[in-house]
Amino acid sequence: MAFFARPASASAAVRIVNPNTQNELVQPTRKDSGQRRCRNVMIYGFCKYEDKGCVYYHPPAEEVFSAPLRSASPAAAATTGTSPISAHAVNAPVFVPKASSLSLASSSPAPVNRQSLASPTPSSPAPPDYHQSTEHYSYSDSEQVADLEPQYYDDPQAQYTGYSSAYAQNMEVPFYAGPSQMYMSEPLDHHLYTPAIPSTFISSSTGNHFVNPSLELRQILQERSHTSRSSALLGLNLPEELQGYHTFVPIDTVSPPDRKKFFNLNSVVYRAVNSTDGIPYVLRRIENFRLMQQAAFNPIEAWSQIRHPNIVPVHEAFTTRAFNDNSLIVVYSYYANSQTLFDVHLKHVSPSGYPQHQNGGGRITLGHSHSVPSLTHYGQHLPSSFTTSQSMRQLTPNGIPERILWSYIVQIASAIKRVHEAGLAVRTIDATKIILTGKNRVRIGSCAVWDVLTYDQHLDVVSFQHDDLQQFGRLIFALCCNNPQATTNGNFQKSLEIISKTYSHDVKSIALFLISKNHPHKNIGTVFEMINGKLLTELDDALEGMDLLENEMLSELENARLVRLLCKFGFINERPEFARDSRWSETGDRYIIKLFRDYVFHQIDEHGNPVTNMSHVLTCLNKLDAGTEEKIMLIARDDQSCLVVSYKDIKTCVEAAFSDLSRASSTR
Ligand SMILES: Nc1ncnc2c1ncn2[C@@H]1O[C@H](COP(=O)(O)OP(=O)(O)OP(=O)(O)O)[C@@H](O)[C@H]1O
Repeated sequence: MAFFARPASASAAVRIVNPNTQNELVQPTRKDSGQRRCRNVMIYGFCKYEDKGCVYYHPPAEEVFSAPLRSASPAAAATTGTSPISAHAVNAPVFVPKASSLSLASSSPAPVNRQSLASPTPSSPAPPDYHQSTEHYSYSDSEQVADLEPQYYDDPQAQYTGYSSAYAQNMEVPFYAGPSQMYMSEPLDHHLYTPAIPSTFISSSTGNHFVNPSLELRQILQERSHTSRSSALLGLNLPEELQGYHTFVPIDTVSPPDRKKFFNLNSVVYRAVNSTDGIPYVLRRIENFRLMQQAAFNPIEAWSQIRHPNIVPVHEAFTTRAFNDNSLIVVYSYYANSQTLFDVHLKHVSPSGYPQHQNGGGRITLGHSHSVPSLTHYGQHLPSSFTTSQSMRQLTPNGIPERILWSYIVQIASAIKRVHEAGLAVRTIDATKIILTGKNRVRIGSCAVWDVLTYDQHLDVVSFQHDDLQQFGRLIFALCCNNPQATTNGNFQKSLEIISKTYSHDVKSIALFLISKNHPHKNIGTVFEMINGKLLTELDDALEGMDLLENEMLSELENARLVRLLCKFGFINERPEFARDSRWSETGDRYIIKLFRDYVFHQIDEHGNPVTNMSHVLTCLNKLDAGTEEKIMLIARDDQSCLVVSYKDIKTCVEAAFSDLSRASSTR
């Protein structure tokens, strides 16, 4: 038989004490035990070990009875508990408080009510049996209240640091349980509530290279979720259902003469939900393209095997006439609110104020059908000149910061390596086809389309792989010079100058190596030899980002189970059909649920005002969900009776009531 005692230090470790060990009953663990009032005296008015070695202070009887029974704060409450609780309390009948030595001593005339007295309990109680009785719970040898660690006498908030700062803050608010009662908060067991990782364990508590600070991160995720559920404008004449996909929404809204192009073919990108798994996907439609042979889909099979953190996964492809033409559709994973590198780094703002593609033959993108995060969301603190006119920006050193550039280089190189090793070529290393899906996280998209489109041309993969590296080099030039045409139109020399002046020698070397033609050792392996000095930085930042994300997850871990529990409460509490059910009356076994609801949600302060202490609610619900042995005293609304029950018992009642309801609803 064991029970949990308050941790001896600020750590979350819980010491398990065997209450049957006589020695431990009297072993002090703190130097000042002699000055500390014996807990038994406070609870029972006397200590049976007073003359048998108990080292705590045993005040004279008059002092005991004149001690205040409650204070205005939880801290005081911890030292002025008033009600007797026995280990067998749960089996005991309803307790009707009588004038006891403690209540006599109370300075307040108000009766005992709604007290939270969470006493450690040594036993696993038998099922509750609640009958009216006036029996007083006496202290027996087996109860071992004196087993409480000396630390138990302390302010419950003072030592335990296992709460997240938000909750800790909340718990400092003075909490009143009732006119003559105090709310005493038990420390949470670590398996009930997981504290946030202290910031000292994380090198950056304000976000890192890959992860936004907590607040921003939550907002970004909310926005993504919102975008994923947004619907299309009416009148777009989109198919209702196509090959198992429904709810089509165009991702970019473009004016008709400025149709989006997949290089030289008209292309539209939709989001649609798959009926099988309910997940949104991206469907890239190549308009007016007639596929002549089924074998053209062979590359899709090869691409669908490729899983890499920097490649947008390819799922399937099909042809359709649902858009009143012959269209090719390739399906990809969907990353809500992602933006192309072109949009983030190279798109220029025209004097009219509309964003304008530079290399798209004057096409104008009017906007997104979904909300697009501001650029700072992904950590791109762009130079102010980003909003200046195109002519002013020609070949000016407004490229991206070198740290971000290296991050892109490493990620894209890693993706290329994976594809080349699979015997394929990417063929879409282009700022308009690489999407930014998170803070400094890039993914190469639109893979496989070229392979399907040119299936019958039997082209040489090695030369395409060589092209990939050259495209990669051009992309680096474009990003450094903030100009998509940095390597064409006679801009090359000027661009090189800009890179030499603005970036490190390593950037210049890799850019020149990639863009070079006919280099004898030009392959992705050599690229990695050149950039291996940068890999560790990426790895460190990625791992740090993982720590941050895990930390974020921890703070949300309990949500689901609490919501489930609250739903159950909602189902079973105050049902009109239970009004005449004897099980819910004061003598019924379900009465406990009513009282518990009052205990959790309907506490009042000493002035009778409602107490809305969230941490009290969360603590209670977590303990209920875990079904701990810890006991609490539930007091009837008329203050005339109370029950001492464990969370385990309450959980049993809640489960039983809910399963009754579920059974009834399923047999209908
Ligand atoms: N897998 C994806 N998940 C979410 N959004 C995507 C995905 N792939 C592309 N997008 C978005 O779809 C939009 C259109 O993509 P597209 O590749 O057509 O870019 P583009 O800039 O219009 O290029 P182009 O000018 O060649 O048509 C872009 O805003 C892009 O962010």
